[in-house]
Amino acid sequence: MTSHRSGRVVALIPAAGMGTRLGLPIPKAFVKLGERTLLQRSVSAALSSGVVDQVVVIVPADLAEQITAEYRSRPDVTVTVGGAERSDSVRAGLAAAGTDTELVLVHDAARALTPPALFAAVVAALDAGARAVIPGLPVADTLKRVDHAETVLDTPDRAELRAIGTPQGFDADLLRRAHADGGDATDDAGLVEALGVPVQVVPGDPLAFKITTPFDLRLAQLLLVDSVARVEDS
Ligand SMILES: Nc1ccn([C@@H]2O[C@H](COP(=O)(O)OP(=O)(O)OP(=O)(O)O)[C@@H](O)[C@H]2O)c(=O)n1
Ligand SMILES: C[C@](O)(CO)[C@H](O)COP(=O)(O)O
Repeated sequence: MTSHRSGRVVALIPAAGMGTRLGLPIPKAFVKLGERTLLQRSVSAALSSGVVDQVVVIVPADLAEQITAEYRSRPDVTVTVGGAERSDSVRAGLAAAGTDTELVLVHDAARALTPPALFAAVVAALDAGARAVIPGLPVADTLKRVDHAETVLDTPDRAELRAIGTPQGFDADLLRRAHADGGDATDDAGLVEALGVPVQVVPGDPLAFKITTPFDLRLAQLLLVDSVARVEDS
C-alpha cells in the first residue's frame, strides 16, 4: 500500500506498439536495454516509486501469454492485450484496472529511463488537487509551423510551449470519461483537454525521453553505461 493521500493508484503501461521507427524485428517494448527490456524497466520504475499500487501492462496479442507467465508471481502486475492505436491500448488498460481505482497514471513503456521520482511528483500534484497532471519540459529549439509543402506558416513563441511526456496522471473517472467516446489523440491529456478540464503541467525529467529511433536507443544505452559507471565510482 502506498503512502499518499489518494485512494488506489494504477499505472497503465502501454507496450503494444510495433516500434516501426526503431526498425527492429521485435516490438519496441521488448527490446533489451542492458540486461532488461524497456517494458521491464518501466514496470520497475512505476512499482519502485512508492506511489503505485497496481501496474497494468498492455501488450501485443501474440506476446500476452508469455508476458502473463513472466509476471505470474506478481499480484501487483496485470497483463492485458492492446489495440491498433495507442489510445485503443490505453482504453484496454482502463478496462483492466479495477473499478475501485481512484487515480490512473499512463506511462509509455518506451520511456524506459524514467526516474521513479517523476511518478511521485505527478501523484503529489494530483494529491494537491489537480485532476489531470502531465510532465513537461521547456523547448530548446525554435519551432516552426509548416504547411503540406513544408513552407513555414509561422513561428510560435516557444516560451509558451512545453514538450510533454509521461507518466500522465488523472482522476480515474475523468480519464474514463475522456476515453468514453473512443476518441484518438497523441496523448491522454489531449482527450481531457477536449472535455474542457484544466490540465496541470509539472516539471518533467530529460531522462524520461521516449525511445523512438535508433539514435534514442543508442543514447539510452550510453546513459545506462554512464549511470552504472557513476554508481561503481562512488
Ligand atoms: N497501438 C499501440 C501503439 C503504441 N503503444 C505504446 O505507446 C507507447 C508510445 O508509443 P510510441 O513510442 O510511438 O511506440 P510505437 O507506436 O511502437 O512506435 P512507432 O510509431 O515507431 O511504431 C509505446 O510504449 C508503445 O508500445 C501501444 O501500447 N499500442
Ligand atoms: C504520449 C506521448 O508520449 C506524449 O509525448 C506521445 O504523444 C506518444 O507519441 P506517439 O508517437 O504518438 O505514440
